[in-house]
Amino acid sequence: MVRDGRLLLARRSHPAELAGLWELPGGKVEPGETPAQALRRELHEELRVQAEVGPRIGVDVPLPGGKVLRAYRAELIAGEPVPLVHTAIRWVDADGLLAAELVDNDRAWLPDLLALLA
Ligand SMILES: Nc1nc2c([nH]c(=O)n2[C@H]2C[C@H](O)[C@@H](COP(=O)(O)OP(=O)(O)OP(=O)(O)O)O2)c(=O)[nH]1
Repeated sequence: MVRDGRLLLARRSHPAELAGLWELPGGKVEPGETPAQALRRELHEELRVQAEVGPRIGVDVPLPGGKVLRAYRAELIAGEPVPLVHTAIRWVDADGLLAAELVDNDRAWLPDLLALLA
């Protein structure tokens, strides 16, 4: 999710091997939802914000078990994010993103995320 040329990163609280690493807020698509609906719901559940979901970003990242991770550009429309399920959030510019310790699965998106912030 972006606002004013910055990207929101959220720090995972669990599981132990990912705790402390940074990810893009989001979550799983539930039955009957489109990916955009799921992302809007997750951003509200996790951060209490309203967001507008735009185009896909980057490649699909396959996860063990057959699911795939897919990223979308979302724009913060209303609300000030509060980390309800993460241990912290922060807005980063390109330098901040490059310096962040991301979860491994998100690293493939780095060039695409940097392009968003350029
Ligand atoms: N939301 C999100 N999940 C990611 C990212 N990168 C990444 O590997 N994942 C993984 C972690 C989870 O296995 C899966 C979806 O995460 P989630 O937030 O819906 O679920 P979770 O694992 O935190 O919680 P649970 O309901 O499975 O216990 O994708 C990312 O950038 N954002």
